[in-house]
Amino acid sequence: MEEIPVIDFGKFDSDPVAVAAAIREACESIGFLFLKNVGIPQPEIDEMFELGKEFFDQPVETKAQFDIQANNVGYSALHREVLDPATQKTGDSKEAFNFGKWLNGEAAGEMPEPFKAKEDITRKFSEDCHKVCSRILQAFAIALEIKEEDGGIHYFEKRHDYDTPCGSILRLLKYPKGGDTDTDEIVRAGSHSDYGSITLLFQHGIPGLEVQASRTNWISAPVIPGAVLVNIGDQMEYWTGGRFKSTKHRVVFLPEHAQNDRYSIAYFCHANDEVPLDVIPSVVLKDNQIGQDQPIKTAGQHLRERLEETYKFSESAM
Ligand SMILES: O=C(O)CCC(=O)C(=O)O
Ligand SMILES: [Fe+2]
Repeated sequence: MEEIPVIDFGKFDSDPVAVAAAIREACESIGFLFLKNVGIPQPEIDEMFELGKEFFDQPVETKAQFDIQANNVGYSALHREVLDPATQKTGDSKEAFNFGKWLNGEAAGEMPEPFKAKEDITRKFSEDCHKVCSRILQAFAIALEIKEEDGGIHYFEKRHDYDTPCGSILRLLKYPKGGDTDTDEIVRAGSHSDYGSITLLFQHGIPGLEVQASRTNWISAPVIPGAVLVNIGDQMEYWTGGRFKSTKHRVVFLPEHAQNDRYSIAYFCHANDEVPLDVIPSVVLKDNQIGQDQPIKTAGQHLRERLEETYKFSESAM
């Protein structure tokens, strides 16, 4: 059975080629990997989970004042999102709050408490996630042997500039306990691939995520304390002509969810809006992985299409 590999990212500085090779192997097979030692201190992660719990503990009417907007920022209530509309009868059994980037020091939308009072902590966490992604993107450029004249190690990083508009989102998630009593669905977040280039996922004790290894079998993703789960999103799959896999995943009901809330934090890293999703100048790609038939979209266009499918913004009275 396939497993999600665990890679020590703390060795990237001293041995970038070996670490990049291990990452490439994971991206070409399962599309998911655990990274240890990414450089975000555990107390910072724990504090973010604490703030999330405090936010979700508030009455639904308080949270609903910050309802998710067409820019993908704000609160998404229980069952609001439908990640797999083709098969799900009810929406996802989860609630979430999305933060955009802080551009010129300004948050992307109105901030509810307790995040407003702790804006510096929330912002630092989002920026630290972006920095980790930049380093992973450097590893990708090494893994794909992008030549110096094409941008070299900074090829992807340059297309994910923090100060340029893009769809990157920091998302806090809560899967409330006992949430299966009102539904006979086994899935609590529908099967989907992520829309961006890479996703970081921080879990917090309670498992539930499943990954479609080899595009057929569902395998459980463990919770590994101190390791961040990283997965490839659609943009990276486009750029590599399918060589790096944007693998479907979902969250299922487990017996322990009856008694325990499940929390997770995702950072969806997206390329800047105007970046085309064309095939990259990598000597590693074989001819058959270059030149897709579909018209080339930009990162921003792709995101808008995918969000429309899951939220149907244009059909609701927003
Ligand atoms: O909560 C999780 O474990 C996964 C969430 C996820 O896949 C997503 O929000 O895209
Ligand atoms: Fe996801």
